[in-house]
Amino acid sequence: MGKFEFHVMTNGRKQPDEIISAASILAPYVTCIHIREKDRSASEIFNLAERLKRAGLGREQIYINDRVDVAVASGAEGVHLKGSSLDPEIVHRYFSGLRIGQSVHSIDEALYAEEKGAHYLFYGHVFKTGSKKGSEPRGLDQLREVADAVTVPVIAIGGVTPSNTSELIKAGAKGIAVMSGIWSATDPGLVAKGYAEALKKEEMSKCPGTMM
Ligand SMILES: Cc1ncc(COP(=O)(O)OP(=O)(O)O)c(N)n1
Ligand SMILES: Cc1nc(C(=O)O)sc1CCOP(=O)(O)O
Ligand SMILES: [Mg+2]
Repeated sequence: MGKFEFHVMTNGRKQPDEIISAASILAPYVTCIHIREKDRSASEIFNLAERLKRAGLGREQIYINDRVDVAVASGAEGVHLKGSSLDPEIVHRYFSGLRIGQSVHSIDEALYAEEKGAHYLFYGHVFKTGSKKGSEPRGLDQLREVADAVTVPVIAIGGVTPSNTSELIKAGAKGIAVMSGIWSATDPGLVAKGYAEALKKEEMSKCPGTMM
């Protein structure tokens, strides 16, 4: 896997069969897939994680949104915490072994999450996106300020496309997180390849001597 992370989140609108068949195609290109299914039960999310493993994803490629219990039970690599989730400090203390991600929307939230043990942050939404209607995007300058303020990797989220990926990395993001860019595509595999290539290009421009 490359220097920059590529996270894909499910959007709560696909049937399990669709998620599984797309995920097996996405697997070679992505760092991980987040099961972000707010309306599904714990057992449904657990079953999805089991099916992702059977479809060929490594445990290190499976992240569970919010449900720390399901993340532990399924052997997922990570749990991604949103604003209303358990505090990262609690997750750190009682569920050691998980990689802990936290969504943040300001420098103060970022500093707090880092101090309390988050291993990486999502910062957004950086660009305008239909997935977060009704609130203004935070933009590249604020992304840069957050990335400069913490030592943990900051992953940019919100309106990320293959063509704006370069700007996000140049602003200090250590990766990207994508929802509609993948799930609205007629060919999610082809689009995922485009994101992965955009990240690889940034990696090569930072380390020009490195072999692909
Ligand atoms: C300022 C602000 N607060 C909360 C949210 C909700 O988002 P989040 O906690 O990231 O959870 P998701 O619904 O996005 O999974 C927000 N977007 N902005
Ligand atoms: C789920 C989510 N959280 C955000 C945040 O800023 O916390 S932005 C976002 C939506 C990302 O979707 P898309 O790739 O379709 O823009
Ligand atoms: Mg969010």
